Amino acid sequence: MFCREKFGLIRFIAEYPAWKKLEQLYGAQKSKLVLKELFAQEPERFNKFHKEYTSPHDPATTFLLDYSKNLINEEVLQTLLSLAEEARVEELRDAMFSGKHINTSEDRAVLHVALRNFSGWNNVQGWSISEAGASDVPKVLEHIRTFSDAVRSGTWKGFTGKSINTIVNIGIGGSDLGPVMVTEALKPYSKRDLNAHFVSNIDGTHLAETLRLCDPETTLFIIASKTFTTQETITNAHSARSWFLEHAKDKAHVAKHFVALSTNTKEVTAFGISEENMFQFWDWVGGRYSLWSAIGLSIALCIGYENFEALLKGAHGMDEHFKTTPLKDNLPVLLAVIGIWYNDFYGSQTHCLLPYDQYLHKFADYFQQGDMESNGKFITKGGERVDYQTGPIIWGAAGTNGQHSFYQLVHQGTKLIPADFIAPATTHNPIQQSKHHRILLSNFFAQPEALAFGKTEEQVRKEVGANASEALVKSKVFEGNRPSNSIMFPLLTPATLGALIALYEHKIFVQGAIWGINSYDQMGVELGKVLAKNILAQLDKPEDVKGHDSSTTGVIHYYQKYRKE
Ligand SMILES: O=P(O)(O)OC[C@H]1O[C@@H](O)[C@H](O)[C@@H](O)[C@@H]1O
Repeated sequence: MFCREKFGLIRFIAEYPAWKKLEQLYGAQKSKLVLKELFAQEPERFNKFHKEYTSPHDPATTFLLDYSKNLINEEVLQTLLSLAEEARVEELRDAMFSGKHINTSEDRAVLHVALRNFSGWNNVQGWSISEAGASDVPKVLEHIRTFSDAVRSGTWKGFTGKSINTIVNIGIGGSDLGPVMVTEALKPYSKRDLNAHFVSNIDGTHLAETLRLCDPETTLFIIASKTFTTQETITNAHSARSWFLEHAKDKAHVAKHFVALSTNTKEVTAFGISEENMFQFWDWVGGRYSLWSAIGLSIALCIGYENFEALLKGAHGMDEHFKTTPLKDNLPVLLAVIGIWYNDFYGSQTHCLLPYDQYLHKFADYFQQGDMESNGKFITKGGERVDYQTGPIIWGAAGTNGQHSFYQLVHQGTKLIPADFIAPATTHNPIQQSKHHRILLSNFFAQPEALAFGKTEEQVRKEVGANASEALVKSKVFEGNRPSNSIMFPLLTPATLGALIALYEHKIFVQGAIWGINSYDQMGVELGKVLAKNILAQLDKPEDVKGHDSSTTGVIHYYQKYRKE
């Protein structure tokens, strides 16, 4: 079993010399870390604090990371990087890549990187992946290829001999959010005559409204669940099967219309899906890191296997970058340590993801699970209660929509909200000779500038004139000095998306490693599930409602007044 102590890591973060130094730097330099002044002192600051990434495998997979609009100077950044060094991020990273059981509470390896390891499935650059199933990855990819080809080409027929024109992925959490985000992001590559729906919520409305759009003769249900025991997914799957059988009548037809993506062969076959219609993955793939596995079947169905593979290869390029690049040039590491600067020293509670690309409108939702389920933890791997902040609240929306709702608070609120602005230089939809895209990008460029440099009282006075009230003048001041990263790439392709997702996955890894927490379990989702199970059994009669506080009892009793079958 891997454990932090084995690597000689200290138990308390404040014992790291770099942590102590960062506390001093924050105290001594905070007032000097003013973006307007930093850029004035050093007009070429961009040159110092930006990087261009190019995939080691494909020169077309490239992006710019500009991190110059952060409240850092060289000394701060150097000290943040020393923190990563002292926390032995590189050793921990190598432990992950080599299949050590870094998910200590569940005694599991964390090998989503092995799912996209096209350089050699079992061994590359010292990653020696021996975990059970790793050598089966190509087999499952081949299964995904042949199945998605058959469905897309129309050779896979439904029970009346018609081809499939609708897929419904039934899954939740990691078995839903990744496929939803990626199929939305890569819509330009999708087969437009194949409708894709995603049902996640146990609320019957989700399934009912989806089934209204489906024809049982031409619909394929993909039951996506790592454990195949998740209440929402299994309930939705059973209801979908009942709906299907109302039309198809014969249980033998289920084989043509239901497939499963799971690690749990026993439960899948118990549900009535045969092993040949099951796409396998393994317990070393975390749910929120599983879109690269069989969970990505709906992605391959929508965009075609070749594009799915390009997505994986894009991520693999970023894995190699993360694995081999020195900390100071390592993009996930840079994003991670800068995030720690705000989270742990400035006291920022949140981090905002702002893609200026409608296709990425689910990006923040996806990384809400990716980041918050990974790093939202108050206990270290060693079992101590942290006395520092861990994972930030992740939120965001696609630009420019956010500008017309919550940006007011980001610009003039009382909270410091670090943000990542993300945009493609060119669009898949260059309508009006890319007029829309130029307007979109003008906002993508303007917002970080406005956040960083603001507008002074003096500037406001000049604009509003001498007769304006003091209150009006003050309300129009933008203090500025609000930090952001900008990420820009030529076009949103499958490979670029793969690289971007892997960039954030590894950022999350680095932050978790520095905070000393286990980023790969999710104990915090369990208590509510257990209580709900208990309450479900008490819902029928008021006299059954026992063992709760008066508030919970009161609300359940209110429900029972209106309850209907
Ligand atoms: O894929 P499964 O086993 O149905 O799990 C779905 C989700 O279930 C949730 O309870 C977990 O918090 C998520 O991490 C997981 O992705």
